[in-house]
Amino acid sequence: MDAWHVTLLSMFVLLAVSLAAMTWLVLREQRIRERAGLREWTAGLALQTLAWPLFAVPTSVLGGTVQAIACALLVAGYAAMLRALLRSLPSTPARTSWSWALVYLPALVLLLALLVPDQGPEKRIAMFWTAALLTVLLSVRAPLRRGGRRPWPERALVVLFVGAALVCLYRLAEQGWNPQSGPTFGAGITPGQQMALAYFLVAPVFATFAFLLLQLERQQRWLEGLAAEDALTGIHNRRAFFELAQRRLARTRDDGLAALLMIDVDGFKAVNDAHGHAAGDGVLASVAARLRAAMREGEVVGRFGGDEFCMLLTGGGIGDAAERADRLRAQVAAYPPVVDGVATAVTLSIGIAHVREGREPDLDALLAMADRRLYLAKRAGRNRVIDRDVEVALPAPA
Ligand SMILES: Nc1nc2c(ncn2[C@@H]2O[C@H](COP(=O)(O)OP(=O)(O)OP(=O)(O)O)[C@@H](O)[C@H]2O)c(=O)[nH]1
Repeated sequence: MDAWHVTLLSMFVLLAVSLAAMTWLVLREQRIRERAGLREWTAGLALQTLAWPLFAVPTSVLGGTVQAIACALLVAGYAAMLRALLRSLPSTPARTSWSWALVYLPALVLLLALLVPDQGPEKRIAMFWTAALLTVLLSVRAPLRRGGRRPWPERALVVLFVGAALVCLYRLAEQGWNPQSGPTFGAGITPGQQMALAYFLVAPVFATFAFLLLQLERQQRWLEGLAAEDALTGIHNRRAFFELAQRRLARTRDDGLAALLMIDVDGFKAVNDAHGHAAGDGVLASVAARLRAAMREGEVVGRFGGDEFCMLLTGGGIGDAAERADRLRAQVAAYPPVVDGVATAVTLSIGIAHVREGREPDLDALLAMADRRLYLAKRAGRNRVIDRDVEVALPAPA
């Protein structure tokens, strides 16, 4: 081992350790809760830290077994980092399928292939770069397969992966036309070796930045989701409903078709009184789930507070707003939420405000109108839908 080798191996070890420390510090400092891929990322850096010093063991020791293990660990380390990066992409579902483990296959095959005795160093080097290339190609297929416009982190990763694939390809080609028996420093280092060294020293730093940014972005989305969500029912809370409904209304200005539903649960207090607060919570969650199920693309539903909900219906199907509201009401009346195995007596009262064509949609005015009609529905005896200002006859006393 000459001084160059020692310097280089130490540099790679130092790089992996400092990147791991940086990841840990940032994630700890930011109290990141959504740690998609963190375990694999750490494992990747650990495998590299383990692999680089093993290259210092001479090939003559144990018939090159140590070198074979080092090569496989290194490729597996890169595979783990690539997988972690892909898992932290916003477009990746939380649960990833087993086919992702394919990324580790080249490292395993490489290990078995390198353990075959009596192979020349040129052949081993070619096998290493082939395994590295396959690892990158198997990883990049996931973001490439997805069509449509990709978000920026995904595009940056594709560039990073394609760069790695090109470096591997170039080294393989170079190895084919001018077989080398490992890096000889000074004047002897080939352009492909220079490129590979530079790329694999710089790319992990970029990859770490990308990984950390993706984690922070995930955390940000998680916090935004928390702030916008009603903790009990999982639908939008009052503030988020207002914000979203304002935006949707601004977009419906062209066709002017929208309707706001103000929905209140009838007889809810009785559930709380008879079965307790937890049972009441269950009823609210059940009503929210039904409202969500009735929603169409682009519509908004939220909990206004207590047992009151809001829905903004938009788009072409709006002509049937009253019909849809009545279907909801009828469904809850026919199949009310169940508590302790017994059907409750809750129903829905609904007030509707329509945005008429040509009129400027104003959310506050719509809310006031829907609320007034909800009050009319309550006064008229509950379990009904009212979508115009009408004189209501008070129900006959029971
Ligand atoms: N379990 C539970 N109860 C709640 C929650 N928020 C408000 N409440 C209760 O919901 C009840 C709402 O009262 P009302 O609107 O008078 O109930 P109601 O029996 O449906 O009466 P009407 O609306 O006039 O038909 C109150 O008793 C509140 O304490 C909640 O998050 N969970």
